[in-house]
Amino acid sequence: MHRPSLFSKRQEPTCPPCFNCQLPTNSCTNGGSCEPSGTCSCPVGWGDIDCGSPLCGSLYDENRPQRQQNQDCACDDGWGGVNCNVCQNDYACQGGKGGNATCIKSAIGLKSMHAWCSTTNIPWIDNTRVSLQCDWESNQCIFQFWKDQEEQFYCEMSECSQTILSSGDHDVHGQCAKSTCGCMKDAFMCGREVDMSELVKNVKGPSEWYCKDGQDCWYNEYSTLVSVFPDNINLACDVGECVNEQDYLDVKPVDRSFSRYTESVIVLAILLACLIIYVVTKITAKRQKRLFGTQIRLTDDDQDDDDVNAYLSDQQPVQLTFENICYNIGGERVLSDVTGYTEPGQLMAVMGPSGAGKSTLLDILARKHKCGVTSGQVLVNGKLPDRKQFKRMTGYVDQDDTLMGVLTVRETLMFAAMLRLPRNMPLRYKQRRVQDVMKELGIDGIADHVIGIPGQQRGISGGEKRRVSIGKALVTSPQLLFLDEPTSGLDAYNASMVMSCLKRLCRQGSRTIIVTIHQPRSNIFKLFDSLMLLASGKLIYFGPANTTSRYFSSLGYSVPSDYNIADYLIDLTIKRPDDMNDQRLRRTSSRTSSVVLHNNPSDEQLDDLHSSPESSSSIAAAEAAATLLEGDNVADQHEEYDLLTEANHAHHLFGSYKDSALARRTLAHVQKANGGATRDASYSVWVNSKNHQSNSFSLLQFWHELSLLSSRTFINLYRNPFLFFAHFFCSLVLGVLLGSLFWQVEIDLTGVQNRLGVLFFTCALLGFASTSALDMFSKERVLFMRERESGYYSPASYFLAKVAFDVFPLRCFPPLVMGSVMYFMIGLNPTMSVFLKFLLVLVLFNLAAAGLCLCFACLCKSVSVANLLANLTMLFSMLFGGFLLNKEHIPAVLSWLQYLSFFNYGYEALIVNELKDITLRDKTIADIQIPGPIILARFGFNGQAFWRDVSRLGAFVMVTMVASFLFLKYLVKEKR
Ligand SMILES: Nc1ncnc2c1ncn2[C@@H]1O[C@H](COP(=O)(O)OP(=O)(O)OP(=O)(O)O)[C@@H](O)[C@H]1O
Repeated sequence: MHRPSLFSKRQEPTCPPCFNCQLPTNSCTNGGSCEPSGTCSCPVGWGDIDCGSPLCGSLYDENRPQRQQNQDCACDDGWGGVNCNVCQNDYACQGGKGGNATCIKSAIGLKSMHAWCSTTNIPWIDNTRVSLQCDWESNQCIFQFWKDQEEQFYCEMSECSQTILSSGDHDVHGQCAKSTCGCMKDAFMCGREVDMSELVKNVKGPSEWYCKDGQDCWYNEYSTLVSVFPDNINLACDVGECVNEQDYLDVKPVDRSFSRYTESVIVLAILLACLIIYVVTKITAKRQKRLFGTQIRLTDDDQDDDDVNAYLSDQQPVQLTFENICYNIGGERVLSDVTGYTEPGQLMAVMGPSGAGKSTLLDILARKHKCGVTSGQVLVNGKLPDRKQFKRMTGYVDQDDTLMGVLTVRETLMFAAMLRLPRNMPLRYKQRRVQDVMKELGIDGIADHVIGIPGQQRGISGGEKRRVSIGKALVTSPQLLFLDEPTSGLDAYNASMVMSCLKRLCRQGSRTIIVTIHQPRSNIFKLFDSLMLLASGKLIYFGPANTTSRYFSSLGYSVPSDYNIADYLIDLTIKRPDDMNDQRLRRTSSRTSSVVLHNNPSDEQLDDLHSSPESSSSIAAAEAAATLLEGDNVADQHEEYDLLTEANHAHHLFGSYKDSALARRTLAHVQKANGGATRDASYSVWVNSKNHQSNSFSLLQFWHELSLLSSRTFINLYRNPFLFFAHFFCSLVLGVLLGSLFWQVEIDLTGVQNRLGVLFFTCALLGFASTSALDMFSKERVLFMRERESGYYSPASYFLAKVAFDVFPLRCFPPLVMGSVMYFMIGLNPTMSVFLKFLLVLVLFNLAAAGLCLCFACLCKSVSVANLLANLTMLFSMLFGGFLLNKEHIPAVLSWLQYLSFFNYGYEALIVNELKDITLRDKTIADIQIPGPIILARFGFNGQAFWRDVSRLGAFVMVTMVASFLFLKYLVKEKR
């Protein structure tokens, strides 16, 4: 097979005596080079002694005839152009390049490209044409300018390069840094009619051309010719190049970049996406402001109140009774036989030292899920409502506030109202209810203040936060409210503000409120209607708060006049006061103790004691109790008091209360109130309201919750832009950093190493950056558990909202930014489809990593454990990615592990996408050419696996999301 070279030496047996190219008067034209013998070595397709005449026939002819003077060449079949160098079909090529050769008619030159073009915008000279040929192994091109059949001038161009533009690979942009031109002797434009020889001599370059589909082209030269052809020389071309498989393997892939058009489309798409995000955010924010942030004008219109109350079905006063409550955990008894009750309109305080069991009791009364074993009976108005009914009629405020820091006070309460009030209740009524609650709690003045994030954003004070938490529980107007340590962490002023507020709520709405409190100030103590004093899980007092002092005095523990009674009581539960050694007190103690032990009060006296503050005055009750306790029934002296020590002091207090008439009376009252109590689940005082949804799944309710939670998550996202911008800027910076480090990689051995490296590093970066999802969820974990427990929403609606407005934006946007920036800078395969597939894999990969982290976040209570597990899983996944460990090296028995690795799918997809269509060429040691599929196979990747990997990555995302949801639903539950 004869393979002509562009610069093959033409056999010229003898040098005509009249021509010697070594002489200054003679020279080789059309790119011919002068041999030491004085003959010219002509480019392929050129002949004559000075290479000034085209050769005819065909490119692969052994002996090509020279063209006849001023006549066109008669080309062989399948060939065209001024010197028959331009192939017309595959068949023409096969004679010279083998059976599977093809004729490429686009202007993309693999090795040597030939063109024959007519000018289309030089009207002042008739019938002008241009012939062009390029040798891409030496990066040189030559063109000739023709008028009719006569060559006018030629230019030799060097340091040429070409770039394939856009998809389809049919548009080429070429440029050559240098040019030298020569005029043909006595040609029409070189002196015979027009003299352009001086101008032609001055041509130096650079020059540039562009060809679309190998047909519509233009050319210009910028040092000289541009002054004659300011609008470029437009050309209609016929281009051709014969190539076979070996040529494809041999070539050094051309530098390729996106066309300006494609780049503009990408930039426009990015700008459009930003604009859409901005507009959607603005519109949503406006809508949310209208929905959640609107201040409505409160009227004194009773009708309005009635309308609101019609939707608030839980309006009946509540009496709560509890009997023999015991609680054991880990073999230890935390509560023993606690019995008590509270009436509508009463504020009951549960007091005791730390660890006494106050919170445990409150949790049991509020029917929270407990880890230990509970026994006893808690009834509401003598009946036992089911859990959901109970949740609807009660409110629970935790010791610590779990509020969303980015929301305002009004928004927080509006969200609670929207989620907890009946769906069919008109928005205006909900807004009115929120306004009422804020007014009740005295926080209407700070309605539009942001709650604040500790350490990040200053917000409202601790006392105000506590009142907002109470407000959240109050929006449904529950008649029974539980508060765990509502004053803890508050200063004296804020503490009494909160407690006065609770007292007002009791009085105004006949609500029943139970609070646990550690050591209240005396002004707060005075607000309590009834008091329960616990020590080591046992009752040492339950009765009216204002008779406490008399009760303990009767036991011999008089509260010193300069002492806060609450402090004294707490001290008393811990140790015997020093003044108990005083004989006088001991005597009193003995005397009163015997009263407690032996006195049998009349029922009338007890009725007075236990009546509600609403029905009789507390003072009357106090007096009745005092009479009862100080009755002059003098009993025998008890020697046991002489034995009173620290150890049996507590026992003495329990025993005293247990045996007291007060305890008997309480029990009698509870049993009377529970008369006929049943565990009938058909409890119906509050629940058969038309406004409350049934227990069954409702699509409308789900949608309602989903839209509200999405709104809240969305607000959280755009009001907390730090997180979003941190992701955005990190991606941008990392993209630029990677782009700079791997700037314009080659396609040699080093280039392939760099491509493998940068894609692996990108995967690792995205994988480990996704661990921020762990922290994001753990922050909301408590809020979710509490709101779920309080019946705000279902786990499904929370999860979907979280995924749609938290996981997706934060996991899709950053890889798109980073990927786009680094792709251009690194010079990865610039085919549009390859670029888009690259972005698709990055996004899916990042979602897979986030899904995995979400699984661990839902599975583990501790962020550190979740972090450890996520990082270890990530590292092992990485090992099976194919970069650190060749897949073929993995022992068969362990090879299944790679199917669990999302790195395996993500990295393989990226590598296949990048290398499949590229041929590596390295000349460092020898001229090595390795096609992309072979490189992939050597590294253990499957060149056909792109879409398979993408679908597996998608499946991995789905599986991790579903698993996360199941963990959330079944494991992330409040258990105390
Ligand atoms: N889930 C549990 N696991 C182990 N111990 C528990 C659990 N719940 C309660 N306890 C134990 O029960 C006792 C009472 O706890 P509780 O929190 O009710 O006390 P408290 O009176 O509210 O204390 P504080 O005022 O300090 O909050 C404590 O000794 C506590 O360790």
